[in-house]
Amino acid sequence: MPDEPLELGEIAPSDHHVHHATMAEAGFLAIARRLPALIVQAFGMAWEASPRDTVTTVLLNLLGGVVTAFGLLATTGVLTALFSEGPTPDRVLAALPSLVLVGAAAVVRTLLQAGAGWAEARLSPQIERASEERLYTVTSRVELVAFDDPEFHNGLERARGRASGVASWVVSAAVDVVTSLISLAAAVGVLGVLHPVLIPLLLLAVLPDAWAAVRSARQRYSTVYGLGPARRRKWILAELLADRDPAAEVRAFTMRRFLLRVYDAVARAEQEEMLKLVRRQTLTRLAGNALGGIGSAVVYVALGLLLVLGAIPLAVAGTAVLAIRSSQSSLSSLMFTVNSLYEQGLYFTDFLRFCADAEGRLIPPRPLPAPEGFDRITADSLTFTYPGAEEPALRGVSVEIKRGEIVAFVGENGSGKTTLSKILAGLYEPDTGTVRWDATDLRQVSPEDLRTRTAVIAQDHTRWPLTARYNITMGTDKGEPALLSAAAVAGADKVVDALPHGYRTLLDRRFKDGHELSGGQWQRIAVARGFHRDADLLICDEPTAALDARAEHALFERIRTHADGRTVLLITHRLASVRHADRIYVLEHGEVVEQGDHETLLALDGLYADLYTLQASAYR
Ligand SMILES: Nc1ncnc2c1ncn2[C@@H]1O[C@H](COP(=O)(O)OP(=O)(O)OP(=O)(O)O)[C@@H](O)[C@H]1O
Repeated sequence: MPDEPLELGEIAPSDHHVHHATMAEAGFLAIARRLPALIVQAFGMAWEASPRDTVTTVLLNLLGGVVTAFGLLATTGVLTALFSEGPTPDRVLAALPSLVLVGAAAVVRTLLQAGAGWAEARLSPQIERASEERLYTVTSRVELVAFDDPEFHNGLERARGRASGVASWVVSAAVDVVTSLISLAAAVGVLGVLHPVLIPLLLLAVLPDAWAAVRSARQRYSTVYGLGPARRRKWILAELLADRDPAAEVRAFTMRRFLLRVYDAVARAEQEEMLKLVRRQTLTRLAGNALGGIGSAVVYVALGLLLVLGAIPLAVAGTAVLAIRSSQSSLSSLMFTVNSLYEQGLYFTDFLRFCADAEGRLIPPRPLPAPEGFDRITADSLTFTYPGAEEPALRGVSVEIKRGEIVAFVGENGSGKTTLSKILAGLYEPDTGTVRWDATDLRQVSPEDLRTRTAVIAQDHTRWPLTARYNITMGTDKGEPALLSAAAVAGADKVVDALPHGYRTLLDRRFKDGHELSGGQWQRIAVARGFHRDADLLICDEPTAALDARAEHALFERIRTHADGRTVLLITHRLASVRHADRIYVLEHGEVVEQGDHETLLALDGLYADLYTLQASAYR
């Protein structure tokens, strides 16, 4: 059966796409204006990574330029001696000192270039490390709510995708731009010294090349710009074909052939565009070279005329030819690197902007230390709206938790239970309203400090690619008894016993000797983690969703016996398990609609009674 035509559809423009658009539209002046700031930022970053290698790179490149100019001027001496009157051996002898200088300049320049290259190559990994460190230090410290803000996410994805590569790339492009400028300045300076009229002649010789370089770079940008969505689609498909998570579904739905077809169609479209680009670029280069040839011919004719008119001696004309050639190559590489620097600079600016934005989202220092413990936690009139959300998740919620109590939050999906518990754990700040531990308003307390006093068994817990031990202790060392007792409470001890290396088993199949757990086994580990923390307030958000009946029963029994004296905040849909809670808050659409113990709420005959009766009837 013939394959149906594929519907590839369109996808939203990526930042890649947007930057190429900016690049394709940017005029040369816009680029030139942006360049100094970019170079300064790039060197700032390099300086942070390694002042020594930065200074070495810049200094050696500068010296290289000076030596180049010196070598060119010494060439005049050689040519003057060679073109003077007299027998050839005498002329060669007379040229020798200048020749030695030219040779020495060439050797020194090579050494300087090698030194500069070495320093620059050393800079690269240091900048990569520094920029990654900067990014991840700041992202791990921003307020949690930032991760619910789509703006922050977009910025983070952009910065993350290119954080390490782009900074070192921009620095190396900036170094190249500066180096080409120095070489160009050296050649122009030499020409000015030889005869001022040679400078406009130089322009004639180098402009066609410069035009071709800029045009061919633009052609590349506009092609890649057009290919943005296709490339993104290809990357996504590549992920689906080669990643672990979708691997099972790709096979279960026998999607391999279909995905490969889509991949191939996108890749072919891309290949065709790239081939067209190669043709256009070749034509442009050809035109540039032809025009450059004409320009050079005009220059040589002009030099000939200057010679005939006696305006410059033959030796000067010879040096001028060399200087013009050297300027041509410096200018071509300058044009190329300026274009790339500008484009990469857009990504680099994204990175810097994101870091600045994230630094603005850090929580400013707070005056008070977290209270040692509490007799009563009171939350009063809390409201909270997620960034970008239209509806508030909490509207005027007040709750109270006393030390040693078990308090339960119940309610239908999306009623605000998790949000409320995260505010109580100091993970989110309420928009209005207060949370107090006894008399201490938590807005006065460092959230990081507060978090050490709370433990959260999260609904969407993380499966850390670490050993079983670290998955429970999270790097805190409280000794073996604490580890074993936390594991026992959660039933994680049985999970670990079955692992080949016990607590030392790595829980990630992607690595050698790594082991995978089932959903329920992971949940036991997550519960053990919460108990191991031994905090004043233990928040259990759906701790049993993936547990089997026996493990669930054991855990709730443990919680019912007040979890060894802890204060427990329990969020669950299993209403049979909250019957023994000291107080139950029933949430609906971000509001507390009922509160009291199980008996009181049943007597109310409201939402709780409804939900409870519904669940209980399933077991009759
Ligand atoms: N990160 C988020 N960004 C934006 N809105 C969110 C986010 N998390 C939750 N919400 C919204 O806030 C509301 C309350 O969600 P919350 O997770 O607190 O509910 P819940 O009662 O815990 O639900 P469930 O029983 O399904 O776990 C919901 O309308 C949800 O869509």
